[in-house]
Amino acid sequence: MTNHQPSSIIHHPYRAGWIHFTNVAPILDPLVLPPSVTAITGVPTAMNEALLSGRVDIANISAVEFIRHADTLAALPDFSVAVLGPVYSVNLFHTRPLEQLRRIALTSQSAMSVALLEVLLAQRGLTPMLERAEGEAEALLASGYDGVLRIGDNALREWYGVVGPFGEDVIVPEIPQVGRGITVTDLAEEWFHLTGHPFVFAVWAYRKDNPPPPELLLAMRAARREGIGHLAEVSGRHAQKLGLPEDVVQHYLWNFRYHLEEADRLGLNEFADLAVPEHAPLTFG
Ligand SMILES: C=C(O[C@@H]1C=C(C(=O)O)C=C[C@H]1O)C(=O)O
Repeated sequence: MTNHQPSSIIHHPYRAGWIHFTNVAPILDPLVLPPSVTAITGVPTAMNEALLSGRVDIANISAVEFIRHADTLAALPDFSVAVLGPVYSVNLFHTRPLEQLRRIALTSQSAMSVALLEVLLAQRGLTPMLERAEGEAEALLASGYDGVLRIGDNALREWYGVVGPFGEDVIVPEIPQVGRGITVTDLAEEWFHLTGHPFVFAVWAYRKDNPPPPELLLAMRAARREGIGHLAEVSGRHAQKLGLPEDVVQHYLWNFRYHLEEADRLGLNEFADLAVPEHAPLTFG
């Protein structure tokens, strides 16, 4: 009697790499991964590298890395971390006017904000020294830098530490940008003043030959509906973690554009042409 075993097909899980900053909480907190998908988390530069080296199959990466690798990467057509105007968490902290800055400390966690800063400085014809250095903005400013670029949750906290505290009535229409001798320049707001368009910080990118399973997309869309529909709860949870007032975190979160709409793509393409002039056409699919 022959004993033919059915050949077992091994399905490798589809691997996601999430940058799990507070700004993606409305999508990632409620996300229930389908059984075919696994996920790791890390800072932007780590997740950029994980996607490019093939350690993960999809990641919400810095948009500039997507632009630089537009020949091999595609992005989900309806997911973004974007803003029209200020973002509050991509900040240049400085102690002199922008035109007089000599040494700016850059965080190694971020590819996107460094590229944006370079574009904004070039537009003004400014050429300060840019150096990698980690640490809190105020400590770096005290140690000889006159500008410090910070992103993400730390930047949000430090921004509030410099300009806060203020109440809900101050959040709109006008937020102070100076406190304790430090000016905070919001790079997304600078982009808005330059172009009048949204700025896209992150897209969900994957290698063109390895698109995500449809069930992941459906789960992400369901999660986003859930998260945006319960923004007060998401904000409350993260306000506690961050040690910030709930109204500040809620304002921070509702301000994001998560759907990569036409206006966002316009801003993304405009940035692509400025930051990576020889880039391949951007693919969304
Ligand atoms: C606006 C932000 O967005 C993030 C900033 C990124 C970057 O600087 O490379 C990458 C992903 C985004 O989610 C932020 O974290 O402050």
